[in-house]
Amino acid sequence: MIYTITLNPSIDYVVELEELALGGLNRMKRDMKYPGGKGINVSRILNELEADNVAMGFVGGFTGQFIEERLKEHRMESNFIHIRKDTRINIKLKHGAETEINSQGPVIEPAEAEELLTRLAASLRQGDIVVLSGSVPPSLGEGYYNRCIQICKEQGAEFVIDTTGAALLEALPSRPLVIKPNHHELAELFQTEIRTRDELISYGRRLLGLGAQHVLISMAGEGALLLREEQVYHASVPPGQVKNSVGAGDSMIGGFVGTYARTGNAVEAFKMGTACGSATAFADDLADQEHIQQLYAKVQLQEL
Ligand SMILES: Nc1ncnc2c1ncn2[C@@H]1O[C@H](COP(=O)(O)OP(=O)(O)OP(=O)(O)O)[C@@H](O)[C@H]1O
Ligand SMILES: O=P(O)(O)OC[C@@]1(O)O[C@H](CO)[C@@H](O)[C@@H]1O
Repeated sequence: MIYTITLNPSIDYVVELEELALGGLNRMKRDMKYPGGKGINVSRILNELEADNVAMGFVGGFTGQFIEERLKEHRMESNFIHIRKDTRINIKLKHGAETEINSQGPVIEPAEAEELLTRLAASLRQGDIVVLSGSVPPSLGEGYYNRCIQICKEQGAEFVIDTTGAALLEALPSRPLVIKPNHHELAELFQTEIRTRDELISYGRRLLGLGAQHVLISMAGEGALLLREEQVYHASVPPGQVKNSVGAGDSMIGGFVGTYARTGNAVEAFKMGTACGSATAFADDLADQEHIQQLYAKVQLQEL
């Protein structure tokens, strides 16, 4: 089974404006609400790929209820801890450019925090995969992901972590199945500037050396790189009109994990991850099965 953990889910409130007048009254051209948060997005893609999964994390209040209802409508399995405070609302403003305004998220009480760890430990079996994705609400403290990873190790489960900075570096010795920094995050991680593909590969290799089993480096419209052991692959993205890049990275992780869990083939998983990322970038909401399959046939892989 695949479990996704979203410590800080959100309603993504997508607002489209013709133009943004700061300090003035703006009227929306269109607005949409989606269940969001990185792990939930991964689960939604897994669902499109018909990969069994359970979405876990914290939800609360009317906003949390909205998320649970939407997931039920998509016939998705979830096992959320219900918290006293309201799940956050994140604003995704589209006015030519995409501007994101994310909330810090609600306070999670200590008993609620412990309950998730207990449920995770009780659910996991040898060979399961746990995807840890997104920001950690400040009240949980910095070590919370480490406690989740510890539980995965104790139960013999693989884990994937999609986070940045120190939290990512700390997780590497525990051998994550895959990590997916984008090219900017990779440069930040090593506090450097990366100018060429060779430099990307060289810094990506360092992450393998530090413990990651697979490293995906996503490069938006430039496609992505997969590094594992001695091999490096590039995937080119098919042409299309970009509508929404929010969740493209999560879609890539969903595609990779869902396919890897089914086939054990990292190269095929990489191809599917790239197709899912691009299919989301070319859609208003996250990708759907039909578009993922269409793009999968068009992704070109090259061993470097
Ligand atoms: N403009 C684009 N055109 C085609 N494919 C795209 C585009 N943007 C993203 N993708 C696809 O999605 C994958 C992940 O995108 P990206 O590198 O933007 O990840 P990310 O920064 O983690 O995304 P985000 O944080 O916006 O979800 C890319 O490798 C590519 O396959
Ligand atoms: O604030 P975080 O947890 O870092 O990111 C949350 C978020 O921006 O990530 C998803 C897209 O990747 C959105 O659904 C959601 O709003």
